[in-house]
Amino acid sequence: MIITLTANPSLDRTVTLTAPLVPGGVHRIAEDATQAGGKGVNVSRALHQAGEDTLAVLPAGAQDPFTALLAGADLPHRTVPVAGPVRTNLTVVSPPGVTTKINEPGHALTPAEAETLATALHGATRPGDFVMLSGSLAPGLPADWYARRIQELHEAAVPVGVDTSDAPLAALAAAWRADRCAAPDLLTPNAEELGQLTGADGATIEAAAEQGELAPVTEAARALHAQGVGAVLVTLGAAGAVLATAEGTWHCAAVSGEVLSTVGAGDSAAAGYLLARVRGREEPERLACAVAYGTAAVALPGTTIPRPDQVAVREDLVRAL
Ligand SMILES: O=P(O)(O)OC[C@@]1(O)O[C@H](CO)[C@@H](O)[C@@H]1O
Repeated sequence: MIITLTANPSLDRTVTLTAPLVPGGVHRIAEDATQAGGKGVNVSRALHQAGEDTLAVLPAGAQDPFTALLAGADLPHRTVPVAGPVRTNLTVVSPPGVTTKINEPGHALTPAEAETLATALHGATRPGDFVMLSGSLAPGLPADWYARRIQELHEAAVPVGVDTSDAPLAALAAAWRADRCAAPDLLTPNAEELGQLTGADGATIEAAAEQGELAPVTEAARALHAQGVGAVLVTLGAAGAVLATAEGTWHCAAVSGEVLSTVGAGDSAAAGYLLARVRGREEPERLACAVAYGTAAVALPGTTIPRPDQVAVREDLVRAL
């Protein structure tokens, strides 16, 4: 089973404006939708929709509107009761389809709530499971909270993937480089996060990849793999993704199409990778499945996560680097 941990879940509210967004202007809303989100929730949703065993673990109060929304979403989950409300993250869709994302920091967890969350995660995990730690950390959790989870989960022989950014990502890298935890078995950075991890300039890496110049991203991904990260899946938006593992390094191009919302595309790509992994597929197929899920996600509105029938896996677009 794949267990996801969303340390800082969110009500994802998507508002579509009647006219383009202008800073300082007054805007009218044409459409308004709210989904239960957060990166781990999104990953679990994709896996569950594909018929795989998954459990989303997250902090949320029993009376929280988030919990009611999640309960109606047909997604196996375990909530750890917390006193504070789940945050609301806003996506503003401005004609002709430009999305602006505004994320709240989230409500702080108390030390006791943080402890209960960690215990719930470990209690839900069995040998043979894979744990995906996804998204930002709620305030109150120390920046090295993910590093501590990896350490404990590895002691229980459970492999761990991580998708995060900024301070928790930096703290994780500092911890594995100082041998305070093992490196994760899977990392799924975008170009900016790859830059945060390697000291390279993420914008330069992304711009080069868009021009078909993959050497900078390949070099950075291989450097992380050389530091012990089992698989490094770098998502590059329209330029597809690069995967570096012990078996080799590959690029998979993305089929271009209509972009409705990029929200959840990275989570869908991570889910695509995990889906192919749990089904025993080889690394190049996992990469193709990741890109296919990411591509399908951007064609869907808001935080909508693709169903398998909306995903077209193109192994012919994978090439070894
Ligand atoms: O603030 P974080 O935890 O980094 O990201 C949260 C978030 O932007 O990630 C998902 C999309 O990837 C959304 O469901 C959610 O709003």
